[in-house]
Amino acid sequence: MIHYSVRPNLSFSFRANFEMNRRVFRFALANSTNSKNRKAFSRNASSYDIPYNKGIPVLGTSLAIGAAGGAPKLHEYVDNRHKEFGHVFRENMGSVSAVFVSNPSIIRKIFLVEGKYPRHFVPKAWTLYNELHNCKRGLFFMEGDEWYKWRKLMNKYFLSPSTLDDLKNVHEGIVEGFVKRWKKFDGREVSDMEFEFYRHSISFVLGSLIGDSYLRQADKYDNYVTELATKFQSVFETSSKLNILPSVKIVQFLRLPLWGKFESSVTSSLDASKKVVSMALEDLSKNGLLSKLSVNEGIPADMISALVADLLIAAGDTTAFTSQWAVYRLGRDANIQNSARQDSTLIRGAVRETLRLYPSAPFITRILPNDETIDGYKFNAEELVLLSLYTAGRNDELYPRADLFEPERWVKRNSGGYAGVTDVNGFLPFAMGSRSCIGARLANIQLQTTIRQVG
Ligand code: HEM
Repeated sequence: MIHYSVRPNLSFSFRANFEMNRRVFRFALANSTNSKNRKAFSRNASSYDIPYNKGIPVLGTSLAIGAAGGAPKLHEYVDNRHKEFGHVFRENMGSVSAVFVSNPSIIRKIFLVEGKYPRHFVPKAWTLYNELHNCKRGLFFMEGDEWYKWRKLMNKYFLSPSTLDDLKNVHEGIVEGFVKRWKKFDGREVSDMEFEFYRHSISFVLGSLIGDSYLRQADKYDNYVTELATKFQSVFETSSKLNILPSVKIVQFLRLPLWGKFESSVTSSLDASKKVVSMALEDLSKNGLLSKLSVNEGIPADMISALVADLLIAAGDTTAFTSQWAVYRLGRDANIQNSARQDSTLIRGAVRETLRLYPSAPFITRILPNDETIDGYKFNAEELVLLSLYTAGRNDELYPRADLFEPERWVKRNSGGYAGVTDVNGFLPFAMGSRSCIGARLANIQLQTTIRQVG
């Protein structure tokens, strides 16, 4: 048994990293909000004006957001606005206006009207980088037919339980390696837990891509995994600072150091991942996902490189932060930890509780193709909609005693539903529909296998 000696490298302000879509904002969850005073959901809907938090001319509410702690605290700021205005409100944040939604039924309905080619918000710094470097990127950055084509092809493997089952030994082996490394810390503080989990997440995806032969060559890839983790971290640090500025374009135009740092960190991340992909293509095993893409589907190497780079980037921080939170929460409560050790359904429950309370994507964005009226609220075509998963996850009406970490609430009742969840509709940590997370199954396998073995 390993004793969790958890002291996050950011003291108690543990971070979960996210963007307006996935990773623009870093946020501290130290003083998580309670869920009292939330507005009730039930309404006699016919047609409603969405409450509008207009703010002041030109700047909108950007000063208020800044005063509340800025982007790193946006989830808390928005949570408070939901308490004030209800579960749907529109806000003019200065450079962008958006509708925020925390009602689980409306959240689901938004996904149902997102169209064949769902569109999401891509942070400006990334689009600018891609334009300036004429850079081919992976799924997250694609749109329309191009996105649809590659996504459909990758779904076949990434979302197939039997394909992922074939990787069971690889997954177990990677987690064993991680635990062995972790054991060196037994009884001592883990000096940079975030980085350890980051490495683990990258290694997990790389192993899934390569298959069996990854385990035999883990040492060969070890330094590359460390290199990728370091570089990806630097990308997120610089991009999160850039993406909260009113104009990334001006920062780039003036060649300010922050842009230079971001640009060089993205370039070196993409170069490093290209290098790893070309090595991986030489080491393919039949059960690896890369062999399916390259051999079965005949995808050319440059496209594989673009797709894989973004898989690695997408996997790194999301799963790392979730693991960190899960281990921290389990480490805080010996009773929960002991129960989970004896009952694998509680491990799944612990993962769900972590994703509910600390969603690494606290907002999911959609840009709807058409005007829509949903539960009486009018949403405009082309307007940015932000689905507030953080707020939905902490609502007492959906999760009694929402602020408590209770893995057993996810135990299935014989009569249907879950023991401690009133409405599961708002639980969408990986989004929903055709543009939901392609790594969701892999992430769940990694999180559950890791927690089981670490505990
Ligand atoms: C706890 C872990 C994770 C969480 C919470 C998470 C969450 C999400 C969410 C919410 C989206 C949808 C974004 C949108 O609709 O705009 C997404 C997309 C995506 N995720 Fe994940 N993710 C996780 C792990 C992973 C992993 C392990 C991978 C890679 C193996 C991955 C790869 C991707 C990619 C490539 C997309 C873009 C898909 C597309 O646009 O079609 N994610 N993720």
